[in-house]
Amino acid sequence: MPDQTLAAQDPPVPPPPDAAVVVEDLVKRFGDVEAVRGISFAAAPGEVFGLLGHNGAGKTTTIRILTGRSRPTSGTASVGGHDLVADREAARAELNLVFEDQNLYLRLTGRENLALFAQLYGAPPERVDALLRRVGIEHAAGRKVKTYSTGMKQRLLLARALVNEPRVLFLDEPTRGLDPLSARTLREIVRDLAAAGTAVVITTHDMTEADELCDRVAFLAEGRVVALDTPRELKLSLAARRAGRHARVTLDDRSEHEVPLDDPADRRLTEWQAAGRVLAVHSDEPTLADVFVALAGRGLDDEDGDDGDDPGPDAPSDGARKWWHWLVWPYRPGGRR
Ligand SMILES: Nc1ncnc2c1ncn2[C@@H]1O[C@H](COP(=O)(O)OP(=O)(O)OP(=O)(O)O)[C@@H](O)[C@H]1O
Repeated sequence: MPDQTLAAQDPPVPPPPDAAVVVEDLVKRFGDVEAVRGISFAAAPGEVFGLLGHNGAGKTTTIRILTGRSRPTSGTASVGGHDLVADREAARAELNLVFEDQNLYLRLTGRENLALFAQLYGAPPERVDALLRRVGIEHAAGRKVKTYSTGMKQRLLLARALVNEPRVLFLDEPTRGLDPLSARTLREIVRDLAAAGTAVVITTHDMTEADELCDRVAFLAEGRVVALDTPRELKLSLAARRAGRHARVTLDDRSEHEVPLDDPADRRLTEWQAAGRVLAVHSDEPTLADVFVALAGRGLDDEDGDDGDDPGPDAPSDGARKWWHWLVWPYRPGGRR
């Protein structure tokens, strides 16, 4: 169990009135399995919000509830101000999603696929070509989807999810299986959508992607939010708790030196700077993957957790214990980077 003396924290900040997504004390049980154990967070319009965690952490269950595909056991969730249980159809009109299990009509063209969905949503037909342009596949609009690459299909799915101009877009592993260039293009489209005011909630296993794309991330472990903040703040919080921080300094003679950052008596960096000798300084700032390991006790690549016990959120590793609870924070206003 968590050390409750460390769990003392300020009360959660209430979500802002204009929040695009609000989740409060959400619980989902499947028989004996408690997939989601009382999570809370809010996402603002124009924010890219990441849900991160190991397989089985509860991400998909949360997103299924938030997209009206599953009912919570208890707690509340709303999208665009509409409760997903009491006001499900109104909530669903405000959202759309790109999920792994979604299919396209392979024998139809890209344009025909979109036109079908536009019709379903009652969207004006001219939106179809606008969306094809927006995701950059207008050149292939007249081709059958079965001739599309994985990246093109993913862009078409994204276009399809935009036919109802959703206020909130849910993306499950949006760049899985894409080459680096396609992944980058997709991330750019997502950022543009957010810049135009759409709230985007993504799940990903890719910590570099989460760092690059998300304004804030929530780490889920065993159905609980164990940390929630901007990637930058999460990394800096871990850095501040690490002993033996140092910078690697490269000088004009190509020599490299490790300079401790916690030792005021070490004046070398200042002296090298004064002498104009510094070519480069690299810090050892932790990555988001480091944060994940510190929180979960193991990395994402180590799915079977065979590097030792997986302590999970109830029993953070000793290294993580000092700061683990410190980061648990359901909502942080003005958290944008
Ligand atoms: N329909 C279901 N019936 C029983 N248990 C379920 C069901 N759906 C999910 N679970 C369980 O709930 C827990 C959370 O699953 P969930 O799919 O939400 O995790 P996840 O974080 O999305 O994992 P992944 O990264 O593998 O998609 C798991 O233990 C899973 O086995």
